[in-house]
Amino acid sequence: MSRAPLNVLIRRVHPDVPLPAYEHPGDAGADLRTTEACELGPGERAVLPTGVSVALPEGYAAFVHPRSGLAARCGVGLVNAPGTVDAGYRGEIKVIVVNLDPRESVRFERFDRIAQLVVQQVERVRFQEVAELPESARAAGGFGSTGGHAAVGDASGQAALGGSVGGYRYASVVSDREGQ
Ligand SMILES: O=c1ccn([C@H]2C[C@H](O)[C@@H](COP(=O)(O)OP(=O)(O)OP(=O)(O)O)O2)c(=O)[nH]1
Ligand SMILES: [Mg+2]
Repeated sequence: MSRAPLNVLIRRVHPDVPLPAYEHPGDAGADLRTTEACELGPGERAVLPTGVSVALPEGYAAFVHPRSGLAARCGVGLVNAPGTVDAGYRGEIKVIVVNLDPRESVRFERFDRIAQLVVQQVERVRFQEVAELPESARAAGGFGSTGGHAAVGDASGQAALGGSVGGYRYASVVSDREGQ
């Protein structure tokens, strides 16, 4: 037997915007629409209004996720993915879209579905400070410590360990280890 859906109060900020909706039974995200048309050149971003605000119950949050089809077809992502909508937020939900395609512009028309909203229960924790944390199998092994990542090509086209993403250079974990 399926649980009754959680009731979430929603207010239309734009009178004509269709409310967020799940497209299929079992979908985790309800699609959000932009109330403003917008064109983004390569690398450009914009903060788009969705025309709705919500009052989530205490203990819940909503997360603004990208739509995979837009990402795969047009290179559209969300700068802050996933955006976090706090239970206490009553303002209009906004979507920070970015066109990651290096060549093509992308255009959104009014009421296009640009993102999806996933509502989840969230824990509020009490941070209890300690001098030592309990041991674990992973311990302090961080980014890439389990290996298996592809080599990154350098500017000359040769495979190099380490690389750079968006100007942020990172060193290879493998060579870090070898140097120890
Ligand atoms: O994609 C998003 C992310 C956030 N918000 C709204 C709801 C959220 O409750 C509020 C604040 O978001 P966040 O805490 O991520 O931003 P901040 O930069 O930390 O702002 P603040 O200092 O107001 O917390 O902005 C959106 O409308 N869309
Ligand atoms: Mg914040």
